[in-house]
Amino acid sequence: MTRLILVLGDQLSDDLPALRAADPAADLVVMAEVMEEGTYVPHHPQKIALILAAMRKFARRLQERGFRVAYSRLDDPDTGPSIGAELLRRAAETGAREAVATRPGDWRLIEALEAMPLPVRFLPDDRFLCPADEFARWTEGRKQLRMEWFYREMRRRTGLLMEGDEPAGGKWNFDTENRKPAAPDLLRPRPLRFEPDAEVRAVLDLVEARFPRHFGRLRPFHWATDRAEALRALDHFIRESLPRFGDEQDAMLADDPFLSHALLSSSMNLGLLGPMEVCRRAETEWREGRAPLNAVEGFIRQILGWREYVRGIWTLSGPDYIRSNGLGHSAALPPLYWGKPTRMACLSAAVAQTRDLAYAHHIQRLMVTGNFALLAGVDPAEVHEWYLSVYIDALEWVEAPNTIGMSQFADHGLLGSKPYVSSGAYIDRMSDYCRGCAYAVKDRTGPRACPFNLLYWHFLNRHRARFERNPRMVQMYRTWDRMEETHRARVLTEAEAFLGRLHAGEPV
Ligand SMILES: Cc1cc2nc3c(=O)[nH]c(=O)nc-3n(C[C@H](O)[C@H](O)[C@H](O)COP(=O)(O)OP(=O)(O)OC[C@H]3O[C@@H](n4cnc5c(N)ncnc54)[C@H](O)[C@@H]3O)c2cc1C
Ligand SMILES: Cc1nc2c(=O)[nH]c(=O)nc-2n(C[C@H](O)[C@H](O)[C@H](O)CO)c1C
Ligand code: SF4
Ligand SMILES: [Mg+2]
Repeated sequence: MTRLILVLGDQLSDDLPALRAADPAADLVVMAEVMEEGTYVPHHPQKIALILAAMRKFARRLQERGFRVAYSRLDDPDTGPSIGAELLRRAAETGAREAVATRPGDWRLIEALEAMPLPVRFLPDDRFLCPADEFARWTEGRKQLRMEWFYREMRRRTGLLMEGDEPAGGKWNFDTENRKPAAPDLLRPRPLRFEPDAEVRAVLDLVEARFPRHFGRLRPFHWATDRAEALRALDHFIRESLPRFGDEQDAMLADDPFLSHALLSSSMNLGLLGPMEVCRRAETEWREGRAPLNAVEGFIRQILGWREYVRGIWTLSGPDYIRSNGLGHSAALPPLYWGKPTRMACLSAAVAQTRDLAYAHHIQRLMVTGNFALLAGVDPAEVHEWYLSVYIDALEWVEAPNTIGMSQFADHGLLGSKPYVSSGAYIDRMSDYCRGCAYAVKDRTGPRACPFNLLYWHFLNRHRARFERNPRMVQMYRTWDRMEETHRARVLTEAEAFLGRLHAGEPV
């Protein structure tokens, strides 16, 4: 009896559990380009194009491997509106009475498939380095979950960057070396980018026609769309940029959106690259003396630590996680996030490159757009929807914990121990944005005061009851309390006035 083997747009791995479970002679692989997946949030056009192009190439690869593939194109009038509708159509065509799927990375889709009249059997997604049940076991009996402890466990378990029982170089974490600003450098290696072939160009035309109103520029499009390209991009990053990755990890430059970042998240999240092969490649560079330990440890920690940790948090927290609102924030997301002009140079640059490239690196996401939304009291559900829409690598399992947990501190401190908030001084130290800004980063009040300076204290003041006893925040409250009463009152009044203008939709 034929079974349907579902392969989703972010499940493009040769060793996918559902494919391992398939009998190529009897079963039918189902892949479907559907409007619902393209529109559950207004995905960036480059992201839709990447996923559709990568799906088409992967389907061909499966056929070459001997699988029978029923592939539904978005522009085929017979294609149904959703993954569920497509499974039912293929079941009716073949008489299949069961579907097998690798567990999706989005609770919305898990719930939709569970509610189908056709039984869908889920297999655990073992493309992650920490299985869901092991993560659950790791959390048992812990009062607090912290990435650092999880990461050390993962280092021990995998042996990555270990020398016997000890961490390589005698320290688990070299983050303090990875907080330097960067200067423009014309000789800095660029990430490897790909020219669209005919197949990708056809997808670009399709996306242009079907998603005309989604925020973001579709062209130029340069992402890796198959495993061969992803491997070339990995190789290039490892040789050219990894040595500088640590030093430049937290830096931001107005004219250099990529610095020494890998641009590998979309390839990993679609399944074109496995996390362990990426980590092993990086480790080898250190062992063979071609990249320093602060770079290699910092890079491996993002994947072995953060990526696995957020996966665990997402799995454990269930479908309601995206509705968490621990700080009770309720403001609408300001229109500047969708490209309305702002005089704030840092936000303007981060949003512009997001629109043009579907990419911003971690510190831009965390300390510019995320920081501002948190300080401005934006409803975390709206912030979540924005991040899920605009980035090339955004899928719920990884985006939601980063946004709801790490960035907006909306999950009641489950993922992290303190909110990532800062005044303009941090952005000024780590970037060159402020020198081109209409606001003055040194002004703490007055007509040109940097809005981050005002809102930072407003945030701390309005959430005093929640944070003043947090050991990592005591010092900030001391600083605030030592300021002149009249200065404090002025900061709060000016912050209120700024928030009033911002939330009224006036230009800021
Ligand atoms: C608010 C917010 C939302 C985010 N949303 C996403 C998202 O939707 N998808 C996504 O993949 N990452 C997300 N991140 C994490 C991080 O910003 C991106 O993984 C990174 O910028 C991708 O670019 P890169 O490949 O050049 O990464 P690099 O800086 O070169 O890092 C190397 C790799 O480490 C992994 N990594 C780094 N940081 C994280 C992290 N915090 N969580 C998980 N993996 C990490 C990625 O796989 C990345 O490719 C988010 C971060 C924040 C603060
Ligand atoms: C834009 C998009 N389009 C499709 C699609 O047409 N078909 C498909 O199978 N998957 C798509 N995806 C990826 C899914 O949304 C993703 O598999 C789920 O959100 C689970 O992570 C996305 C993101
Ligand atoms: S002065 Fe403030 S708003 Fe302007 S770029 Fe610097 S941090 Fe951003
Ligand atoms: Mg760091």
